[in-house]
Amino acid sequence: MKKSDNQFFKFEREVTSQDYQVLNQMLDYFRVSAFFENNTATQIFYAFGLKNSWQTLPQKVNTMVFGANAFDGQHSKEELMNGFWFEPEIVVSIANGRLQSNTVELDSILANHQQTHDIKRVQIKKIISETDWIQRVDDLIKNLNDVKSPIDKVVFGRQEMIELSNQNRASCLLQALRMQHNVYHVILKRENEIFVSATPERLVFVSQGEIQTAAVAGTTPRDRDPHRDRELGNSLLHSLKNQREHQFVVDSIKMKLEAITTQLNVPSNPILLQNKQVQHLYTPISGTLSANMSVKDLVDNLHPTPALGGVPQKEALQYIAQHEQQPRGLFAGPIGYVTADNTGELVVGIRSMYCEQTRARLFAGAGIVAGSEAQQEYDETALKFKPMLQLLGELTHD
Ligand SMILES: C=C(O[C@@H]1C=C(C(=O)O)C=C[C@H]1O)C(=O)O
Repeated sequence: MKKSDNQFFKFEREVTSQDYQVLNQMLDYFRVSAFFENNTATQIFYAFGLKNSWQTLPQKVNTMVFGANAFDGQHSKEELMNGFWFEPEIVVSIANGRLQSNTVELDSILANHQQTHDIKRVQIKKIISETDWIQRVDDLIKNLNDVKSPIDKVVFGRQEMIELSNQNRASCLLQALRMQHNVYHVILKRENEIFVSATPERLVFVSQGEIQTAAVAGTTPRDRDPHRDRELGNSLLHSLKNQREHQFVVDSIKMKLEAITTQLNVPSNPILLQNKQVQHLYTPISGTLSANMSVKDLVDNLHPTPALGGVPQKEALQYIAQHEQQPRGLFAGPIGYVTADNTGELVVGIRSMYCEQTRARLFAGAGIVAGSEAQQEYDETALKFKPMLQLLGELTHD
């Protein structure tokens, strides 16, 4: 977006390292705030203050909105986890070394927030896990192994409840979050509630009528030893079980997008997407939209892909609602931003955590198909908790 009177951004200058410090602290100061950084670290948004709010992504966006939809229609006890979108008072965009804002007053606002906090330490006091998860996954596998089963795939989730010594601050979480590379960094804060995600997975990026999405499904660990790491990656690429898990996602996205694009790019084989603890099968998908669809229409159309829900969708979602111990809230739901010119990026809120006062909840899920093994899926979810556990760990050290 260019700088001019009728454009959203009215202020622009070079960004300084001091700006980040102050902007991070402003995430704590404002009762409602958000942060979004893409996985290539080429675009950052900060959003502060509440002008308007919605529970789900609105159809018509007049300026710019930030927020997240809940994974499904289940009601959560925690308010934020039922979905929250807001139009901020102040938006700051950082890209290509330039800082832009919707307010010409930005420098005086930054000057008013100069006070520096020291990093506040938190300690993990207690972790409570779901003890019967393996048993429930075993039951699910038996169900899927039955040739008469109406379900082919379910992404089954679990949660860990954590008690912390102190309340987390968004600025501290962000500092630790940005140490994790090749993933999106997302924070959504309302009052005492904070949702954080270090997700590798894009649901949708839309700009000028072009759409980009991805299938991310099929997982194996990383290894410190480069030789072993390559072996793990290669066997993932050749694993029939993982290929099936992945293909469900590619087929579903392809079918949905074929109906609404004039041109669609779907590579025939997945490649590897490597994060710190895990590597995934990854198929980037892009196309040109035929109809003038809003970002909201596209999100509603694509979410949840079989990477987070399952196949067939309706039956898998029912299974999730009945057999997961607690509603997912924002876990695995779409989270991101949308602008008035129908540009937007939404990622799925996995590798994520919800914090409220001294309580935190961590989320992880794994795609279960016929032939899956419960212990292996448990180990996979344990790895998927690690980004957020490490983030909490960072906050306990100097
Ligand atoms: C559900 C999660 O991850 C999803 C499930 C994957 C799988 O089953 O292999 C891989 C990536 C994600 O699409 C999670 O990280 O919690």
